[in-house]
Amino acid sequence: HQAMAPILLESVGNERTDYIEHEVVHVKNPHLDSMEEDILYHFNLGTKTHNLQSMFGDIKFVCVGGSGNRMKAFAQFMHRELGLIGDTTDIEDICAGTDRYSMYKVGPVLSISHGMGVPSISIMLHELIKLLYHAKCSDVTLIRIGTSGGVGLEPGTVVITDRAVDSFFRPQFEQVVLGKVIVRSTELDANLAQELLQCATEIPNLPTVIGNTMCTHDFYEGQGRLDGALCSFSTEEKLEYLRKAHEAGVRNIEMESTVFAAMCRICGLKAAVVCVTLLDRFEGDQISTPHDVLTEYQQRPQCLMSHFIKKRLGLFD
Ligand SMILES: O=P(O)(O)O[C@@H]1C[C@H](O)[C@@H](CO)O1
Ligand SMILES: O=c1cc[nH]c(=O)[nH]1
Repeated sequence: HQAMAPILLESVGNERTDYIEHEVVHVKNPHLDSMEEDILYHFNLGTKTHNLQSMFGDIKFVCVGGSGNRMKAFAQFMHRELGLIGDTTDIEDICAGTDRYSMYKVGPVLSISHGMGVPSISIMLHELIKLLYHAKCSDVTLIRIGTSGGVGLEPGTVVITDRAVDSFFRPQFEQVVLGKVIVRSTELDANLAQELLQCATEIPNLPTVIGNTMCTHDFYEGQGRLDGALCSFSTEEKLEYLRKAHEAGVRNIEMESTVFAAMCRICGLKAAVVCVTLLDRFEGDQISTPHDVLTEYQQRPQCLMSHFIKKRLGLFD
């Protein structure tokens, strides 16, 4: 499927054994240290204009999701759940100076939007990881809370990603760098996934499974949909692909998990992907569920996150 043979570059930061003990955030870029200033352009933040350590040094949980409004609602929800003082309407968008991403901080929780698809989340992650590095953060857990299409699951089921796989069901992310394909592992933290699954069992009415998540570069043809402006395959071919995906352990499809998993892994961030399914792709392609039901579905990963964070902070003791 590709013109160039992929190469696995262990020498440019795919090894992670050197920082496991300390769990500090790493950047894998020797050029950064010689820069006098680092401007996080899409966040409208910088190392000279902002004291990143005092602004973000206490961050322990970073939750990311596609939409700015959802991540604002999540920040307000967490503010209430953590019993923080002040009004939720006062929570400000730290990235208000740019309209690329939205960012909200509530205690040790950072909530950020990443837009749709691999290029958008990848830009956000470069700047987020540098932000956490400049802020000298340690023991940070990063979780994507998103939406997805289910593969053989009841709509509304939450999927905690076991392996993030590409459109060929391979647990890897390919990035073209200087005209060469670099392949990076998308392994996620298995203990964190189990911890999240345990949390889900402690919340009523939160159907949750662990399964593989397929990350595609398109919502329509790329996910085998028959309802895009273009469609180059039959209904039977679509179902055959979904059956193969299901056999490979895929339980949901979204558009960010592979690059998210790959970048977090290399930079020493414990990471998980928790996405609710909006529909069962064996049953259809259009998302026709009423708005209020979709809103409730989107709150499910947020409820799981709140339970997980409160448990980690010892707030249930
Ligand atoms: O986190 P969200 O719900 O934005 O992620 C999924 C994957 C795509 O970005 C988008 C497609 O509707 O939803
Ligand atoms: O089917 C779906 C639903 C949400 N997000 C996706 O990427 N696909």
